[in-house]
Amino acid sequence: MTDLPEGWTREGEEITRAFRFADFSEAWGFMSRVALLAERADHHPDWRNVWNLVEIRLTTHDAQGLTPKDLALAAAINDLI
Ligand SMILES: C[C@H](O)[C@H](O)[C@H]1CNC2=NC(N)=NC(=O)C2=N1
Repeated sequence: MTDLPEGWTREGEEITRAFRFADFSEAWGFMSRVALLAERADHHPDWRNVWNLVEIRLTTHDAQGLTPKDLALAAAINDLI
């Protein structure tokens, strides 16, 4: 699992990417769109929001490690921006 979607970094059994927006409203709008993707995929992010910053971590808790589901969600998240 070496080919990560653009901008994502592997940290142990997680991949992570930070997204910065103009303001909180833009960040929250992005999070809403990610939430819809996550529900549709039944695959959910570990994430943190501070004003205009959204930090996302993806791993597959059921498998206790990275799976193709993480890469697919990361790619879908990238397509939102
Ligand atoms: C029951 C339900 O399908 C599972 O708990 C799903 C939900 N969302 C999930 N999200 C993530 N990131 N990892 C999981 O293993 C996972 N499992």
